[in-house]
Amino acid sequence: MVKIKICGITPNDDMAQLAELKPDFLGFIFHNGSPRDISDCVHKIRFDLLPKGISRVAVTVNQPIEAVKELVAEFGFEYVQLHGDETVEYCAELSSFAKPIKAFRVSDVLPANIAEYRQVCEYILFDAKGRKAGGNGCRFNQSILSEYHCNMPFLVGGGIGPDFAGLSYLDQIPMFLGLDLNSRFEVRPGLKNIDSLRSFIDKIRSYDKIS
Ligand SMILES: O=C(O)c1ccccc1NCC(=O)[C@H](O)[C@H](O)COP(=O)(O)O
Repeated sequence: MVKIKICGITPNDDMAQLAELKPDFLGFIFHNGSPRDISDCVHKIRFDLLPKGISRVAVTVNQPIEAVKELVAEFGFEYVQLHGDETVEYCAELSSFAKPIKAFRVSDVLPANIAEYRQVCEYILFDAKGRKAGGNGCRFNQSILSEYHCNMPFLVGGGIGPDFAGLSYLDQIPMFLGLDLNSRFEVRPGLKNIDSLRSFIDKIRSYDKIS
């Protein structure tokens, strides 16, 4: 089954409505400068409305490991998604208290060092290289993923929107895990479009049923 991660949830979003969509992961951004940054308002997030089956992902960029540890302990994040230059050693340390997802920002080639992260990360995320650390809303050349031969499941993000039609291609790649949805499903930065998410997720679930 194709997993769904909805990323960039803020207090503007209705957590009960998001929970009804039954995504596998919800991502929360802790990065100064992002329109989805919740660093200063994380206490307003209604984590209590999230059923257990939806995993919480903290998204960070080059944060000191102790700060990440505090976030995980206080808000119950199961995963931490890393969007900076975090090393294998950093991920190894992180893996003692949360499941690391290392993001690789790509355009036309796969990074040479992905395999080094295999022992210490749960998953990786392929995201589009852009001006910002994430949430750029643009695609990368997904044909490079057919060259991916690492034994570690991966998510695909970067400009995935309601018009996305590449699922049957991705689904043939052995370690493909699921899709990451963000800025192309927003009414405005920091507010998700629930109707648009619902119809896209329905489409993915019906693909799951017939494939
Ligand atoms: O979304 C952000 O603003 C963001 C800022 C800093 C680091 C990571 C960020 N997002 C992480 C994600 O997982 C996004 O979903 C991913 O970059 C894809 O975003 P989009 O291209 O908008 O679909």
